[in-house]
Amino acid sequence: MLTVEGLHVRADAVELVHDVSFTIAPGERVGLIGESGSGKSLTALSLMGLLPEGVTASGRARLGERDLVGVPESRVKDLRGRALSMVFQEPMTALNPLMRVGAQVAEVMTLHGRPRHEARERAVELLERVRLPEPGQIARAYPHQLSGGQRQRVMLAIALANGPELLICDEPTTALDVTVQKQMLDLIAEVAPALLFITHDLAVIASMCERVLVMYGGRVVESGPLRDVFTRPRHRYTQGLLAASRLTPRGTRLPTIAGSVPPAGRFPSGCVFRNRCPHATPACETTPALTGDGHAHACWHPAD
Ligand SMILES: Nc1ncnc2c1ncn2[C@@H]1O[C@H](COP(=O)(O)OP(=O)(O)OP(=O)(O)O)[C@@H](O)[C@H]1O
Repeated sequence: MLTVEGLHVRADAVELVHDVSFTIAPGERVGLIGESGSGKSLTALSLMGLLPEGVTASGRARLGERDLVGVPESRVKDLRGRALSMVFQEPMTALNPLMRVGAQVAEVMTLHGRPRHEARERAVELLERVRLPEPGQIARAYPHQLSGGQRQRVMLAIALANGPELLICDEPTTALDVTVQKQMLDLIAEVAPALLFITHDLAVIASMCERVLVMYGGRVVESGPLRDVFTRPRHRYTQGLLAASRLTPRGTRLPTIAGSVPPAGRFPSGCVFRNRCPHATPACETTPALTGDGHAHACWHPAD
């Protein structure tokens, strides 16, 4: 559905993204991972036609039959927020602080031609779909009256408003606390028609995506099904990333158990890696992820 071929992004003479190619099939969830500055956001922004001033993209990117790169702004604008939409890391900067959230959800629909009264009704339905309590009341609130997690749900409602074919999420849960993160990730996984998910966090990729692209220095250095990349990383950068991921986001080093599954009960319930470890056994209900060396286990516990 999305085909990216030989995408380059430049700022003046400096090439920031080099020759990036990948595809996303309908319904597929693809993770884009890499260290800070590796070019993940610029790759996503070039698909959205939202590159900062002075930064340009070349190459080919198509959503179905529609070109996304090297086409007039009016054409990309028509696709943006409709066929293709994006959720950013910090909802407070993306939302208008002076406008009620229901009106902001409705606006993205009226911009694409839906009558105002219909858009207002649909906005409340969307707020309900992203599981905001009392959606009618939330629709009348201003962004500062909501929590960070609620604001991010509003952003998701905006992204879903026109029934996109592809949702791009750039670190959508980084600013949220760990429990809220898990709920948000579950929601995104449930509602995304197809997903390009950008994060630094391998554990999040493992819980969300079927395929992963690893970026380093502006290039995709490795890609493949999640299990292959996680169990047999080929690039040294990916190997390092996987080794580093033994630290949980909370900074606790979890037990490393060479060549075996962890004893039952060692890992708390609610583990996001459930059923993903190739060593899974019935005794290992909350299965940890397999890290780079093929033996050690690491785990991320959103609830503990
Ligand atoms: N407007 C700009 N002008 C010049 N260089 C830029 C601009 N925006 C980003 N860059 C550079 O492009 C490179 C890739 O940036 P990008 O934001 O895509 O990285 P990233 O992988 O998304 O990082 P992070 O995870 O920190 O968001 C970086 O070296 C960055 O400094």
